[in-house]
Amino acid sequence: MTFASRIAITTNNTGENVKLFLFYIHFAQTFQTFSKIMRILTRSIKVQLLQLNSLLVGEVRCRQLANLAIIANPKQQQMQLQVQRKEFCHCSSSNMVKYLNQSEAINVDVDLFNEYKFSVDQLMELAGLSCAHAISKCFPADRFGRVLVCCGPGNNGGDGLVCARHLALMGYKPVIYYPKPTPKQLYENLAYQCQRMDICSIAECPSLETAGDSYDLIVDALFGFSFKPPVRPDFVPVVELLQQTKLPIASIDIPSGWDVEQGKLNDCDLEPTLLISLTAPKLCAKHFKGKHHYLGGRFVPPSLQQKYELNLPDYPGNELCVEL
Ligand SMILES: NC(=O)C1=CN([C@@H]2O[C@H](COP(=O)(O)OP(=O)(O)OC[C@H]3O[C@@H](n4cnc5c(N)ncnc54)[C@H](OP(=O)(O)O)[C@@H]3O)[C@@H](O)[C@H]2O)[C@@H](O)CC1
Ligand SMILES: [K+]
Repeated sequence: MTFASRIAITTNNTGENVKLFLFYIHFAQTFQTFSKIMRILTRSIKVQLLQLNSLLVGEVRCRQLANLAIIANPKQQQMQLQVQRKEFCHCSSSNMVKYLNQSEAINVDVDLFNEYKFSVDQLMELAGLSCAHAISKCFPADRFGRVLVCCGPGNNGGDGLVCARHLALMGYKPVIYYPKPTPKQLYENLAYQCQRMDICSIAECPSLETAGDSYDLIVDALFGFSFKPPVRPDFVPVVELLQQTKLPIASIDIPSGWDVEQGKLNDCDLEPTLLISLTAPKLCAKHFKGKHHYLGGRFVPPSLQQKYELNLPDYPGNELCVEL
């Protein structure tokens, strides 16, 4: 089957509904397939497509000027779409979203707790749940069912425990490695909940070989935005596992071991396949080169978003995460 198309999308203003015109020269796929592709490409904006013979007309809500052109053929289809999606996101949502430095991330956190009276449990549950959702979008349970969830001693580790519980509810078989359990009620409760759901916990960090044989995916919930390098001795084995493994890694908020602002500190530092930024991406996420970057933690009140000019992208519908 031939697949050759040329599509041009132009939107012309900031904030209003505008017309979207898609022209295609030759398109041998079905209209349904084409619509599906366009929905994937434009998932950060609201778009409805109609077919008018060889002209597609859509109504789009977009917050800023965006241009997109695609030329695809059957062999390059996947690659082209991926590239184009990133470019499109670049000129729409991720261009606008603010990347926080470490002190801004900490201040947003403090405001959520002190000004807005959220409890840690509330936000951690939503954060961990959004991570499980992002993981299920990128790594389906039927192919990535065996998940090693590595949890650190702070709130990032707490997100990991919540995420493990929700992954189990979604049909995954998570196993927790939690080398330094935090002696606080919140963490003890989270660990207990996992135990009561028959989620196994391992005491020893698996070797590279054992991990490769036993798991399909690793969730990195070791350190978040309060990490201060270098990694202390207790966590060196697990950080080395993450650096050396060939398994895909889903990092929660920050790839563990990275500087929160500078990104990778050493060439050997881990390269996650999926990064789930929580609340708003941190500066290190600008250096993320993996396949999927999601934003989760859909709990930031609009007034707080405005205070820090977060410029968060719209979450689609009732989704808990959005791809950046
Ligand atoms: N509002 C939000 O956005 C929300 C944020 N949430 C989540 O919270 C995360 C931030 O959590 P956090 O502040 O508890 O710190 P985090 O980064 O997990 O680690 C600190 C721990 O690691 C330790 N540690 C530090 N450096 C180390 C080293 N070199 N080597 C070894 N250990 C080291 C440090 O030890 P300490 O220095 O205190 O002895 C402490 O125990 C954030 O990224 C997000 O995931 C959500 O849950 C809810 C909403
Ligand atoms: K992490």
